[in-house]
Amino acid sequence: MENTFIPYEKALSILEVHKGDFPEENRDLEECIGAYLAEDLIADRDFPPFDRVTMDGIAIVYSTFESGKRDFHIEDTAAAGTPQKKLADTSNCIEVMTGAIMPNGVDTVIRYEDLTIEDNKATINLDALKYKQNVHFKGIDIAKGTVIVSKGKQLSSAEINIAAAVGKATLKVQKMPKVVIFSTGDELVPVDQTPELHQIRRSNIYGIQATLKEWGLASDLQHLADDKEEMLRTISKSLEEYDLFIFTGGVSKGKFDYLPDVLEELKVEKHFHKIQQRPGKPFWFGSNTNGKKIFALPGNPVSSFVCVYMYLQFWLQKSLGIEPETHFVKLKNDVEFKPDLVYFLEATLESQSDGSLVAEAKKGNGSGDFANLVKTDGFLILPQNKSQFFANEVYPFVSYRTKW
Ligand SMILES: Nc1nc2c(c(=O)[nH]1)N[C@H]1C(S)=C(S)[C@@H](COP(=O)(O)OP(=O)(O)OC[C@H]3O[C@@H](n4cnc5c(N)ncnc54)[C@H](O)[C@@H]3O)O[C@H]1N2
Ligand code: MOO
Ligand SMILES: [Mg+2]
Repeated sequence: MENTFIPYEKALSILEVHKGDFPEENRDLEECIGAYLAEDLIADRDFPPFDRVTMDGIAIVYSTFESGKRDFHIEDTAAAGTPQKKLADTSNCIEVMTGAIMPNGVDTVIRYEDLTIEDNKATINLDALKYKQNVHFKGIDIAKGTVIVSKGKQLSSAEINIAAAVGKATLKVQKMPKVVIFSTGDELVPVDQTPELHQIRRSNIYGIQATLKEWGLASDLQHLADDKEEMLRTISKSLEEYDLFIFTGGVSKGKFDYLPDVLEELKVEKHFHKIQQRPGKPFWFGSNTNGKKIFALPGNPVSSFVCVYMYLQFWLQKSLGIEPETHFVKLKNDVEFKPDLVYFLEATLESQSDGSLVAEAKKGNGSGDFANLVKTDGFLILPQNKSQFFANEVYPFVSYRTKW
């Protein structure tokens, strides 16, 4: 068991030690959006695979046009999807369609808009042409054998297109853990209920579920009352079913904050409890011998939100073999923060006319003020060893809006 109340960096290194080990699986391409690639995507042919006509019109020999000829007898038509044609007489032309392979013997394409066609003869209504115009040349984009998308990439539609183009009807992807997100607390009611004055809706788990969905993780939502026996029973059963557990609430010092005791009773080993940070101090992390990972996040909405972006994201990236990137922005306003804690501070992001990104710190009313998350774009990471932070200094920034 690690020491409690640890610094931010220590928490990250413990999470890395306990990163997940996700198996690989083959999945139909249609189901792969958002998945993490477990193989390289390699060009099985050149991109494009042949000299491709890019305009509907005619193809000619440029030097014939250069020598003054404007009327071209149409010898043949090359449609997309037909094998390569060949020009027999260099003073003639071939009609060509976008997507067709350039006929043998021609080099330049003129669009229909610049032609008059009558009696199987095309007249070019232009004074000048560009040699080899309107052709997308074989291999100019990517050469056969090139790794186009590397292992580890989360698949967006751009990568799905490439996978299809290189003939992958199925892809090897990471099999993601089965996730359950638990809300805890007697004050919480379902979203579709009207709370009594002393109650609130269980909002945290929906935000977390949405974030995980963006990261390619599906999850189930469940709720636990502040009842130790019920918690023991329900979590014990869930430990059989799920791989990754996210709890919100019940991890601090309250009389009904049973979660740390319950988890330890269920033989989940605590790796840390409490981090030298604001917000999110009481974050609890552990795992059991079956490799189940448990993120028990503090219940305050901003605290659980911060912990998802600062820790769960890091853990997921490490588990997927992705090196987390740090993005730096310039601080717009001075900030003072005296406690000896790392400070995750909400800020809005603006781009300056010189292209730099500037973050304006916008402190809310504590870790219960989740309306402030709507007004901001991400968190500045203000280090523990300082209490004054000045405008124009540069600090790491974790966005929850853009994908870095
Ligand atoms: N004596 C002390 N009290 C507290 C300390 C401390 O060190 N000593 N730490 C404070 C800090 S920091 C935090 S953060 C909270 C964490 O509390 P818990 O993790 O035990 O969470 P709860 O007590 O269950 O709830 C806290 C707060 O969050 C609301 N909540 C909980 N779940 C949800 C949800 N799913 N959706 C929306 N809101 C939720 C809950 O109603 C409470 O208002 O403890 C401090 N106390
Ligand atoms: O960490 Mo608590 O998150 O400060 O409210
Ligand atoms: Mg509590």
